This record gives sequence, structure tokens and C-alpha cells, in this order.
Amino acid sequence: MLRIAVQSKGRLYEDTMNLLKETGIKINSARRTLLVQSANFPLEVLYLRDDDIPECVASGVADIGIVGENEFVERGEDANIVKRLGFSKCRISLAIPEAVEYTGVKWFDGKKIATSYPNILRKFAEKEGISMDIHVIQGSVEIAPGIGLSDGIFDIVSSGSTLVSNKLREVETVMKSEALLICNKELTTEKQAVLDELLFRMQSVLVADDKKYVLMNAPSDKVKDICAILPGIKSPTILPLATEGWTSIHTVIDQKHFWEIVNQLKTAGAEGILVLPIEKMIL
Ligand SMILES: Nc1ncnc2c1ncn2[C@@H]1O[C@H](COP(=O)(O)OP(=O)(O)OP(=O)(O)O)[C@@H](O)[C@H]1O
Ligand SMILES: O=P(O)(O)OC[C@H]1O[C@H](OP(=O)(O)OP(=O)(O)O)[C@H](O)[C@@H]1O
Ligand SMILES: [Mg+2]
Repeated sequence: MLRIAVQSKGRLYEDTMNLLKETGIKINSARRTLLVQSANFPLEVLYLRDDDIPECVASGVADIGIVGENEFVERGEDANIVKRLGFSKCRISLAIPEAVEYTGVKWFDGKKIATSYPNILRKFAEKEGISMDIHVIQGSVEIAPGIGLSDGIFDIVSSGSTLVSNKLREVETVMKSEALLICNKELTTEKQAVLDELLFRMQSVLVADDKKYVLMNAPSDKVKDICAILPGIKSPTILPLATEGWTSIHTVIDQKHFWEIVNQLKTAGAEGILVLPIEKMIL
């Protein structure tokens, strides 16, 4: 039985549980239970505060964990990164009051900065050759300058709306972060085998996440032009339609490319374009 530490509630919870669900692993989410065994996979889920996940995995209390890169780097615990999971993307940035003129990173020299990430900030200050008065607070960091607690902040930014509503502006991005799958450095062969199977399933889900299955019809003499536009994984599938002189073209493309090429496809003669989600991809 492999034990995974996940966040019990918060920004990582939903995407983590969705990922596990899409890998076909059933977890009865009786949320008051802190340790739950899967009904159909040798996995046990331990629900924790995200702050505690790196240490828990490093010490072997859990074998693997899903945690934000920011928290993993901040804690400096000794565990391996198995996979970058691509969700909970954010950046950890320095921000100052909107009205204050910013003169570059030296502005921070001697300033008081509120943060929940003192270690990451201290390393940044050392690298830049400046010294900051780092004031650690666990939450509501963005209100610190407004109430006279600090000159600036160092915190998570995603859309930037929390900064705007607190009249702050982001001036330095120190690190980018996303959810990570981490593991203990000394897994037994048996546990490693379970992790390999889990990883294989996760990869199949994550690869499929940003791909779409695209189908379209076109006059047969346009097929060559259309295929030249399609950035498919391999060559597209070409099938004759019942109507003489018409062809159906099927392919898989990156979601982000679809809107770039849809007009070109129409101009080239494609009709009845369908875009379908892909649940899993085994490459
Ligand atoms: N606005 C955001 N957009 C994207 N990712 C975010 C955002 N805020 C936080 N994250 C990511 O999600 C992680 C968890 O954030 P959350 O706010 O749930 O933490 P928390 O309040 O410390 O939770 P806990 O109660 O578990 O200690 C962060 O460490 C970061 O990696
Ligand atoms: O740039 P934005 O999109 O506004 O996101 C950034 C905010 O999101 C997180 O807080 P969250 O909303 O999770 O609440 P919390 O402070 O209770 O953790 C983070 O601590 C920032 O305050
Ligand atoms: Mg936390």
C-alpha cells in the first residue's frame, strides 16, 4: 500500500482529487477521515495542511505527496520531484503599494517585507545583494502594507486581483510554481512499482488534458491542403464519406492550437468541424 499526502482543503484539493479520480482510483471522500484507503488500488490518502506535506514525504510518514512547488522549495525538505502536474500555477512575487515609485530591486534594500515564504525571499535577497527585514505572517499577507505592518509583501500571485484590491503592484517575480508530485527517496521495490503504475495513469490523463480530438468533412480534392494545416500527433485519419467526392478527416491537436488554425481550416474548405475532449491518451 502506497501512502499519498494531499491537501485536505484549499487551492490544491479539487484538482488533486480530480486527478486521482481520472486515474480510475476510487477514494471514498468522507472528509472527516484523515486517512482513507482506495477501494480498487493499493493507495492510501492522507489529508494534511499543505505546509506539512514536504516533511511528511521526506520523513517517510507518507511515500508520495502532491504539493505546491512554492511550499516544497520553502520547506527545503529532502524528497524527489516525480512529476510537475501543471495545475495550481502561480508565481511568488514582490509587491509594493501602487502609489510608491519603484526604482528597481535595490528599492527593497532595508525595507520591511511581510511574507509566508521567508526562506525563498532570503535566498533572493542574498542573490541580489540586498538585505530585507523579513516579517513572517501566515495569511492575509496582502493587507500588511495597508495597516502599516510592512513596506511591501512577498506572496502568491495568480490573476493579480488580490493585489489590485489591496492597492499593491507586482514589481519582481521571484519564482513560478505549480503542483508537484513528490516522493520519498527510499521507496521499497513494491512501493516503487505502485508509484510507477500511478504515474503511468497520471501521465495518460495529463497528456490528454490539453489535447482535443478534431473531426471535419471536406471535399476530397481539399484534403491535401487541410492536412498541411493540421499539426497532428501522427498523420491524420482520412475516411471516405457516403457522399461521393467527400472525405472525413480526424486528428488530435493541442487545444491551444485550435483557435489559431480554425479559420485556415474553414478557408481551405473544411466543414462541420467537431472538437471533442479526450479522456486519456496512452502514448
Ligand atoms: N491564487 C492561486 N492560484 C493558483 N495557485 C494558487 C493560488 N493560491 C495558492 N495557490 C497554490 O496552491 C497552494 C495551496 O494554497 P492555499 O491557499 O490552499 O494554501 P493554504 O491556505 O496554506 O492551505 P492549508 O490550509 O492547506 O495550509 C499554494 O501553496 C500554491 O502553490
Ligand atoms: O492573484 P490572485 O488570483 O488574486 O490570487 C492570489 C491569492 O490567492 C491565494 O489566496 P487564496 O484566495 O487561496 O486565499 P487564502 O489567502 O485564504 O489562502 C494567495 O494567498 C493570494 O492571496
Ligand atoms: Mg498552508
